[in-house]
Amino acid sequence: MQPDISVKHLSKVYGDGFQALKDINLDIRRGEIFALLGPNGAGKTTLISIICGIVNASSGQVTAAGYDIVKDYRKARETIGLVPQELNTDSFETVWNAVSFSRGLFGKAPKPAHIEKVLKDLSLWDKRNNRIMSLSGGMKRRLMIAKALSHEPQILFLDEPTAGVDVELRRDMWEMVRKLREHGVTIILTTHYIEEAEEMADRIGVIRGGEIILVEDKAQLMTKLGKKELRLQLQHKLDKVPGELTLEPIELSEDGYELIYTFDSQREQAGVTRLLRTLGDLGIEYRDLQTRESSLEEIFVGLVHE
Ligand SMILES: Nc1ncnc2c1ncn2[C@@H]1O[C@H](COP(=O)(O)OP(=O)(O)OP(=O)(O)O)[C@@H](O)[C@H]1O
Repeated sequence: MQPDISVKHLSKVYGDGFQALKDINLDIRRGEIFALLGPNGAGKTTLISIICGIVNASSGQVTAAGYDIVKDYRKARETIGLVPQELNTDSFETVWNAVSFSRGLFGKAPKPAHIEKVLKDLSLWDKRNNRIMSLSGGMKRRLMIAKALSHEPQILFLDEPTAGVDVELRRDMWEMVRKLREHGVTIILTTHYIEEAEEMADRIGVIRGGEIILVEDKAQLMTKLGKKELRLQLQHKLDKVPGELTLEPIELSEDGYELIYTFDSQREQAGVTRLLRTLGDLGIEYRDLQTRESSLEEIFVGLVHE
């Protein structure tokens, strides 16, 4: 299947000579949720802005739903909805008018039934006649999404969709994004909340210093790079890790009451069996044990600081 977005050999050098993107190659599949992660200044906004036609590329090629974003700009842009970080609409306007106007900007004929559906899906229907300035922060966020969906785009970009949003609204937004995906919309989101990517994404791309350093299925990323940790709470205090165990990646907690063994998720658990057997041989008793997998956040921090 043809990807919904195809980025080939894309580079961007800003006017001051700064190279923000270096030979980016990336395919986004139709109907997936793709999370683009990267530290501040990595180039996420630059990449999204180029795909959305807001910033010009220095070299390379991008297509959206098969349309070249330069040669077929209008058609490409029509397939894309962009939810920016901040709302820029006349605050005296009503919700209904703001969303209808957004649709008009794409030269699409009015379709009140669609606007009604979008507003209802986003729980903004009751507020349709309210002026924007009377909306709460969370409602304004939803309005930005409604505006982006007004022209029925196939692809939706969400730039930091839940920055500064409370936990409840964040959950609501995740639910809503999932619903959009169920309806076949391709979703690309940038986020600083790794938890958000872990919760939502089908695939994850990591960008650092203007380069894509990794693109992977989330589940595979978690098993490939993830580590597991086994913690054993000991009956009796130890002063140091017993000599028989020093070849293993094992540590003793500061209070001497816990042994912490770290191993690759991918590898079989032979090490755990060996460890437990050795402890038995040494007569070291434990009260309890827990295992824990590393979160995407830990994996991510490891990646960007390599
Ligand atoms: N108009 C510009 N002129 C010169 N340099 C720019 C311009 N816009 C962005 N940059 C630089 O390009 C790099 C990438 O910026 P970009 O905004 O794409 O990063 P980002 O990954 O979106 O960061 P953040 O997470 O902080 O939003 C940064 O070093 C930034 O200073």
